[in-house]
Amino acid sequence: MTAIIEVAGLTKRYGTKRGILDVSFQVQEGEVFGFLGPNGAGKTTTIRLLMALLHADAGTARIAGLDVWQQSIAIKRLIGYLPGELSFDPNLTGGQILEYFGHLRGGVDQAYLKQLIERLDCDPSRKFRQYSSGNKRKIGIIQAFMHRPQLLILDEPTSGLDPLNQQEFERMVKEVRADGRTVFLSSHILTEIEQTCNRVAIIREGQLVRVGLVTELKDIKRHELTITFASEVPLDAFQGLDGVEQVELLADGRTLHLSLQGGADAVVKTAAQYAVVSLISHEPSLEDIFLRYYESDGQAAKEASHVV
Ligand SMILES: Nc1ncnc2c1ncn2[C@@H]1O[C@H](COP(=O)(O)OP(=O)(O)OP(=O)(O)O)[C@@H](O)[C@H]1O
Repeated sequence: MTAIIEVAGLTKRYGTKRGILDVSFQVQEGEVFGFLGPNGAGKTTTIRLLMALLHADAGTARIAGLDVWQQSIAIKRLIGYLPGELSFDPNLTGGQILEYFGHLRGGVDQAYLKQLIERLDCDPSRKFRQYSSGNKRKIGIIQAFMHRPQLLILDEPTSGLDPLNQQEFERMVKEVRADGRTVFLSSHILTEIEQTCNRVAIIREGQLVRVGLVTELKDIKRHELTITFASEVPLDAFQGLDGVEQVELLADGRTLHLSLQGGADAVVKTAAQYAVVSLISHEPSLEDIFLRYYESDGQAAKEASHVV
């Protein structure tokens, strides 16, 4: 395998404020690589450095063997880029924006473009300023995919998309991977990275804390279950079950709130012994997940051994 992105010791400060510090990782050709981190962790800063929209204070970044700053024009020919914040001309229609980018790049397969517009259920006849934030995002996604670039760099691509469009986006990413092309995408949602990516780098407070396979994320994965029963249930039936980190009985005496690490099998089987009215599962924010994961020592050191 060949590395298509090589980042070494990349550092960027905003005056005295930290942006990113000594970030190093490699993305191999053909991977779907996730860049996961809570708000303000440094994802956009890293991506803007890759795109030569910012200049690094220290370190190097190369794409397809080319220096991102020195050879940024040659690199842009290889890339489809979705910025975190879109700034297209608000008076152009979605269709005109896509036509503009099509001319800029040349060689866009019009049938593929039409297919992308249909798949994301996008109306290209409306002015950009009239689109909802989700529809603006779709135009951004289509312009990044439409010329079938060798490398897609996508900053929080699914933020604002509804679940059906998120699924369609995941299918589009899978097709890119099946084509042997590469995707680098940022997100602050763990499950999204799990569903889309094969490898992940986790960034926290400007520093990488882990790079590894998505299948190795089990130890940090958390989710929460709220189970309402038809009548009161004994709290101690759920305490100490496999995977249960915390369990709380709400004031009504028949609703349990559980924090789980790993699988929900033991909880679901125990709950099934009582009459269940409803069961709601949700993923805590990455901030909450990290808070719990690091609460024992408060240090990123715990992760250092995972960085490869
Ligand atoms: N132009 C800027 N001037 C000063 N500080 C900045 C600037 N841009 C980013 N920062 C700071 O750099 C740090 C990293 O921000 P960055 O936008 O890269 O994070 P992020 O992981 O992309 O977050 P989000 O998910 O919220 O977009 C933050 O502390 C942020 O406040």
